[in-house]
Amino acid sequence: MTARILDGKAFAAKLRAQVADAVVGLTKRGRPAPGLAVVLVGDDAASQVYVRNKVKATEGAGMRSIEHRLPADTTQDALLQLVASLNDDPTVDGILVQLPLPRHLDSAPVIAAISPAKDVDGLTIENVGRLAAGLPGLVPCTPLGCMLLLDAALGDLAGKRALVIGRSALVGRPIAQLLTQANATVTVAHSKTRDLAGEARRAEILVAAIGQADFVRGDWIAPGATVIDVGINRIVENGTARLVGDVAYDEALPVAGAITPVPGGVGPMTIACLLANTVVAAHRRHGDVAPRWSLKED
Ligand SMILES: NC(=O)C1=CN([C@@H]2O[C@H](COP(=O)(O)OP(=O)(O)OC[C@H]3O[C@@H](n4cnc5c(N)ncnc54)[C@H](OP(=O)(O)O)[C@@H]3O)[C@@H](O)[C@H]2O)C=CC1
Ligand SMILES: Nc1nc(=O)c2c([nH]1)NC[C@@H]1CN(c3ccc(C(=O)N[C@@H](CCC(=O)O)C(=O)O)cc3)C=[N+]21
Repeated sequence: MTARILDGKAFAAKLRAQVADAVVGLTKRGRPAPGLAVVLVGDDAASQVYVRNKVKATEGAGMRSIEHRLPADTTQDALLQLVASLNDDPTVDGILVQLPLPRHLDSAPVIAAISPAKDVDGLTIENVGRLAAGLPGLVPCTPLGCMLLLDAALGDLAGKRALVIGRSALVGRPIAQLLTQANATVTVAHSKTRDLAGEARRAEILVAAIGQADFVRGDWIAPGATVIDVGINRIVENGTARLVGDVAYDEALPVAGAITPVPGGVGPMTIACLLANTVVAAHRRHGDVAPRWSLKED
């Protein structure tokens, strides 16, 4: 047996096409093209990849991309002022501040300064609370992308045993919440979890969001399980750098039922969901009914 490869690139292209259609719909109603502002402070490597891919995708979907690259020694005040000006800018529908920030900056007040209506990363207390309460808001992009992939791969998740490894505010936690809302039975594992391999072997859905190359081994995976590998790790082998996930892909392939590759899995979905969230924010700002996204076969 070999796992079905969940082609995140292809699914993301499908989602971007739905986003582009929604943008056309907005402009037909006389609304301006949605604008997405990204703020990058310093030169975090993972963030550079993200920003580069994001700018291309934004323009490809007929949207406006606004980029603010600030030097690594930017002050907290300057960053807060920039966020305030983006909040007030009527041409900006979505604001994303790349994390992590350089060490001398405190991310919490910066996130808190983002208008919840423009918070396309879903990190403000308002949107975190809305997700926890099951109210409509803006959901973090990577978790949203994982759910769209799971929906396309498995359909109904009711009663399925899911393990999420990782509990970060950006990835692990919101994924666990969305899985719970989808009626899966969810376990959240982290660095203090005992017998992680044993927990993993019980999971019909395994989401790895750890940040350690090839951490999840093939013999941790239940036969037929659906594996969503969120990790983006840059490793250097024989002098050449490449990206690998948190799951030992070659070991997982003969065991899993379905798996996302790295690259080409969750990463492209994150970008497509960032555009999708921006379009949702634009609809709500104009008082229009926001579109719903689905990647299921028609
Ligand atoms: N594909 C995409 O679009 C995206 C990918 N990423 C990637 O996903 C990965 C995770 O990102 P993020 O959530 O931001 O990372 P964080 O570092 O914020 O969180 C990592 C989580 O993994 C847990 N963890 C770390 N080591 C272990 C271990 N040995 N055993 C069990 N759990 C462990 C931590 O546990 P504890 O809480 O106990 O410390 C923590 O909850 C990274 O590789 C990142 O680059 C991130 C965003 C988007
Ligand atoms: N506030 C904030 N929100 C984030 O969501 C966020 C962040 N900060 N900081 C950095 C991480 C990392 N991240 C990536 C998203 C997509 C790819 C991506 O497009 N990956 C592709 C391409 C890789 C390549 O081009 O080599 C892939 O996996 O196939 C990578 C990395 C989002 N993050």
